[in-house]
Amino acid sequence: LILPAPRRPIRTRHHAAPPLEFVKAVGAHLPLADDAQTTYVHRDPDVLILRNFIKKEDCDGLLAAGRAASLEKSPVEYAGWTEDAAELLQTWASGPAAWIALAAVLISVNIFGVEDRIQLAETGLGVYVVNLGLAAVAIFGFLDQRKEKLQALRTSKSVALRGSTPAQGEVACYERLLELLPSITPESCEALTLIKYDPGDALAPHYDANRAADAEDVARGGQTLATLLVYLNDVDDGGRTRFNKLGITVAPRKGDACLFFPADASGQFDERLEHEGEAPGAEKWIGRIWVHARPIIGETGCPPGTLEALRNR
Ligand SMILES: O=C(O)CCC(=O)C(=O)O
Ligand SMILES: [Fe+2]
Repeated sequence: LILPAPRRPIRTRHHAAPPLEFVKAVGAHLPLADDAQTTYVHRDPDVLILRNFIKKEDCDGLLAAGRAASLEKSPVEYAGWTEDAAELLQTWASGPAAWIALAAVLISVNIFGVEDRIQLAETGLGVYVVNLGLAAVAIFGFLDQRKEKLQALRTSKSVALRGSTPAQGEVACYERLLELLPSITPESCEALTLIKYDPGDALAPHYDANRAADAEDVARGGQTLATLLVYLNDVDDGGRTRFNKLGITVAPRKGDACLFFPADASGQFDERLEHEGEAPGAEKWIGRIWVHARPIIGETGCPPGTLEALRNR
C-alpha cells in the first residue's frame, strides 16, 4: 500500500523531515533521530515513544472534553470474521456435508431401492444444499457468540471526538502526527478517540490491524497502518501498553505518545504488533488515532471541523 504524496509542504517542529523515500509508505522505518524527544523502544517493527508529544495544557483540554462527554463501553470489532466464516463453511462443505449427501444416496439405493440416477442425483444435491444452509446458520450463530465474548476483553470506556468545533488539544495531536508521517493525509485518520480506564479496567492482547481489512474495513479506509496513543495523564501504578511478542512496555506519562505500525508498508497484517492495555491502579486516559490506508468514507473519520482547522493552519 503506497500512500499518496503529501498534500502540503512538510513542516517540522521537533524533528527533521525524513527523506521522501522513507515516507512513501507509512510503515517504512522512520529515520528519526533517536534522541531525548524520540525513543525507539523497538526497531523493525518500529515502536516509538514520543516525549512531550503534546503540551500539558492540551492534555488537560482533552481530559476536560472526555470528562464532559458521555462515555460508552469501548467497542471491540471482530476482525477477521469473514475469513473465519469462509474457512468454517469450506471445511464443512468439503467434508461432513459431502459425506452426509453421499450417505443419503447410499441409503436411497440400499434401503429404499432407488435406481433412477436422476432421482439419486437430486437426493444427493438436495441433502447437500440443505445441509450447507443449516451449517451456515449454525456458523453465523457461533460467530455472533464469539463476537460477544470478544467484547468482554475490553472494559474501558470511550468517546470519539466528532464535534463541529475541535476540542483543545485535538488539532495538536493530528498536527504532530502529520509532521511525523508526512505521507499520510488527515482524511485517512480516524476521529481522535478518548479512552478512560478506571482502576482494574483493561484491554486484553489484540491487534489493531485486520487480516481481512480489504473485506471488512472498506468504510474505515482499509487496513490500519499506524496507531498513535497519546497518554493524557500520569499513571504511576500499571496501565502500561504491553507488546508481548516484542517484550516491551510503555508506561503512560502525561503528554507522551506511543507510535507503532500494526501492518507493514504493503498493508500486510503484522502479528508481531500484538499489544494490550494493562489494568491501571488509578484512572488512566489516552487519546488514540488510527491511521488507515485510504481516506475514510464512513463516519469514523476525522470530523469536518478538525479537517478544516488542519487545512487552515
Ligand atoms: O490503552 C492502551 O495502552 C492500549 C490501547 C489500545 O491498544 C487500543 O485502543 O487499541
Ligand atoms: Fe490497540
